[in-house]
Amino acid sequence: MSLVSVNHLIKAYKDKKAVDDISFSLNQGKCVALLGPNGAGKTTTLRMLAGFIKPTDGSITFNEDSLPSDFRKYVGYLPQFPVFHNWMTGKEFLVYVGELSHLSKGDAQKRADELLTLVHLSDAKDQRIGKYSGGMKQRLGIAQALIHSPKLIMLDEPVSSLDPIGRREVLNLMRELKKDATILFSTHILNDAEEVSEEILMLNHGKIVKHGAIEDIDAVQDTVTILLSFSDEPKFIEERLKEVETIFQVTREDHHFELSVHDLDLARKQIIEMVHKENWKLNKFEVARSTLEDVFMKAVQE
Ligand SMILES: Nc1ncnc2c1ncn2[C@@H]1O[C@H](COP(=O)(O)OP(=O)(O)OP(=O)(O)O)[C@@H](O)[C@H]1O
Repeated sequence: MSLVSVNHLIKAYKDKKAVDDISFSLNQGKCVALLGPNGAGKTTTLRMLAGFIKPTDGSITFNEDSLPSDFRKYVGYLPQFPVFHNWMTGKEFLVYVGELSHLSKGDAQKRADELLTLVHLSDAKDQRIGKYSGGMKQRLGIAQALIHSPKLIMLDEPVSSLDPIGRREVLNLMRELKKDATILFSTHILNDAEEVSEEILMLNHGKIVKHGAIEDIDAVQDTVTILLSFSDEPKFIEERLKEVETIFQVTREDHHFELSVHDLDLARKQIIEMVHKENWKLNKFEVARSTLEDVFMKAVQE
């Protein structure tokens, strides 16, 4: 079920469109990675969805609630560079944020304890935030974003600045959170997107250049690469492979071949039949799946 729909959203600064007519919807219970190079429009998109900045044009609809409603009740937001009061303890900070969200002191304390457990900071709740590691600070920032139990959690580059340990802590937490909420997080690190998200939304120059399920990424590529190697005379094999109509490109380095094909199933059948008929010694047959990086590079270069 769709949680939020974005229709023809535009944000212009003077004559530059930071976000240029984007439309998409987010389904409940999904973790979606907002990917794009620097300046692609990721932060601007998140800030519009969080209700911090007004779109120049277009609409955002949460369930049935359209602009100019206050979205903030639906969304939790962790900015790219969260600011903490380092002299406060983790718990004091969350109680303070809870009170800012109009919880009573008692409810804010209860909610702070729940969230500290959720983000695995209970043991450090009475430590000053200034003593927290980068990963702990990010987890506290995520707890802050969850204070009012939002349906959509938006995280702007939540792991980009962390060391491998902090990154692992935060990615694990995101994996837990997506059981109960929808997560939209921006990143320019493709591995992070592959690790925790089911869907990707790729932006470049303010426009959506790809949107889909991670497992469909191969399908959006219209060509597949097959890697072969043989022990037999390669020149002869190369000539024969070029005759196979499903193979539209053959490149060779010594005994190793790289074939580009459109129809993988048919190409595989034809190649295997030829190998069998010619009695070639096939040492390797590998289908090289396109990675998210391939798709990203192709999308941003188009
Ligand atoms: N307040 C502003 N005034 C003018 N231009 C802006 C403003 N905010 C963003 N921009 C411009 O809009 C474009 C998109 O910026 P945005 O911060 O959304 O990109 P991003 O994808 O989040 O990039 P990064 O990965 O570097 O954070 C950039 O060219 C940026 O310079």
